[in-house]
Amino acid sequence: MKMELAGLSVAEATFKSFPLLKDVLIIAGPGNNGGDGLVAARHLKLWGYNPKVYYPKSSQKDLFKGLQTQLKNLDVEFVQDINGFEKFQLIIDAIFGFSFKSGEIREPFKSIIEGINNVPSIPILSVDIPSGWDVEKGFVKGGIREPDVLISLTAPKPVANHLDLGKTQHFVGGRFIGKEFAERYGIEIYNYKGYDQTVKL
Ligand SMILES: NC(=O)C1=CN([C@@H]2O[C@H](COP(=O)(O)OP(=O)(O)OC[C@H]3O[C@@H](n4cnc5c(N)ncnc54)[C@H](O)[C@@H]3O)[C@@H](O)[C@H]2O)[C@H](O)CC1
Ligand SMILES: [K+]
Repeated sequence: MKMELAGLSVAEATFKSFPLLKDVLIIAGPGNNGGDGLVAARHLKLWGYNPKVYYPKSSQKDLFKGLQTQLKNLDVEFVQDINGFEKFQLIIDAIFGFSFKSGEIREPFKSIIEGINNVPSIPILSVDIPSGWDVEKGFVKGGIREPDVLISLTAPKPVANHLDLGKTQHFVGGRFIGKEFAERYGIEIYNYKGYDQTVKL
């Protein structure tokens, strides 16, 4: 349920930020951050985008197999190799989230992030954490270049304090906690409007 709402909010932040950039590459990592990306790909397809998914370390858990089946049933293409990022208008970075351990990034993700960093003209929307950044300290060598948009899920993580807000638009999404829970854990209550799944901070 949480992943479904998180992925929906990723798709909504994409639509709000990039309504015209339809050729989207979603790069999904091995964990739940990747799962959020798979859910977002499904919504974007249904909303008229042309998403392609790169999912090199696909999970064999039932939940993730189901997400892949849904995408295949919607004719979303899974690319086996990224032969040049130039053909895409937008990259959704769903590689690593809050469980990333900084240090050496293992392949194939090390090369994927290098490849993204070599095409600075293509905008990036990062899911929850810019991939390869230290969750506390922010950018570290080997991490993805500063994204154009960050969508923080449930609440911004410490990494968000290191963004250059002159460059990066910041959204919060993942609207699934109640007021009481938020107060108990000191999570800010965001001013979601109506049925919106995201708020721009
Ligand atoms: N829990 C929640 O409330 C919600 C979480 N959501 C999303 O889930 C991610 C966190 O997901 P998790 O499965 O814990 O892990 P990650 O996706 O961050 O990735 C872990 C994955 O990466 C591998 N890994 C770690 N360090 C390295 C490294 N240095 N090199 C290579 N690979 C590495 C590790 O082995 C794992 O396989 C959270 O950020 C949200 O996006 C949803 O929002 C729903 C609610
Ligand atoms: K990410």
